[in-house]
Amino acid sequence: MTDLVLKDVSFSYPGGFLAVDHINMEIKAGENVAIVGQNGAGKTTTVKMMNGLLRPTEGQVLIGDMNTKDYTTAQISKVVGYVFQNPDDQIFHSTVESEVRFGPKMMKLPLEEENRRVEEALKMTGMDRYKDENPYNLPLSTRKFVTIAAVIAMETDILIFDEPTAGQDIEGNKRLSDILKTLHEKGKTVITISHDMEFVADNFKKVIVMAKKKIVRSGTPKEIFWDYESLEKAMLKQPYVSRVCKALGIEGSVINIEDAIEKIMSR
Ligand SMILES: Nc1ncnc2c1ncn2[C@@H]1O[C@H](COP(=O)(O)OP(=O)(O)OP(=O)(O)O)[C@@H](O)[C@H]1O
Repeated sequence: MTDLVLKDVSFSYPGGFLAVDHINMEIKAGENVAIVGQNGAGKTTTVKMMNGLLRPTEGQVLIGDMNTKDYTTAQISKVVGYVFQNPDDQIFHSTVESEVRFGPKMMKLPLEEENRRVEEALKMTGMDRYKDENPYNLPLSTRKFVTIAAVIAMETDILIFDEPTAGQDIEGNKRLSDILKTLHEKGKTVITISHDMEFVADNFKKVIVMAKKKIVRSGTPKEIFWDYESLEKAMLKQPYVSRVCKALGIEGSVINIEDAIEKIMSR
């Protein structure tokens, strides 16, 4: 099992723009973590350092006993899978199946194992019904699931999803929740960037809040979504149900419908 540690990490883009400023993070193997924060806070830059797409300009990124500075991106991608924010940055095959097969094929696995991974990933994401389609004939929200399937098929210990909820409808969000649950049951570490606070409240046990290149706070969703100071710093809103409860004078700890019902019934 692989823990992920960021030690005093900073990143400046070529040209000198500082995007991440001395952050520390520890994500234990098997944790399900959401990273939230305003646009430009440094979330994508941070997760790209976790799979070697970017290297810290200061500090260290440790994946288990690997320090990313000593490994190639190809080596790191066998341990940390990354689903791009924009699926079109990732897709380059002409069928859904060949896109999903590419990763396991590159790992030179026995054909039987390759087939098992492809079938399982297609099924888990609901992409089996589109396996012979050209991904570019599918809507963007579906293409996102193609890229998720491609990363799942790699069977990495750690998976990173960058804005998977963007552009998804209720059914897409439900499918994402089911995928997160299945991956969690398999013991995978999942790190997800999301702007959808309802989705975060419903699906994650730990939330890391970023604002202005730094980490403002990390904690459980119940801690984060009732910490007005952190929410304000990161320009985030509470989930809708928390705001309604606050307006009704029901303060503290409500982050979803189940909590609200419990609080209201006990009054
Ligand atoms: N290639 C690049 N060159 C220079 N600056 C960049 C580059 N990519 C991102 N930035 C800048 O770095 C900052 C952090 O960007 P990043 O994408 O990490 O933020 P984010 O929190 O993921 O935002 P969003 O929610 O909008 O995706 C932003 O100000 C962005 O403009």
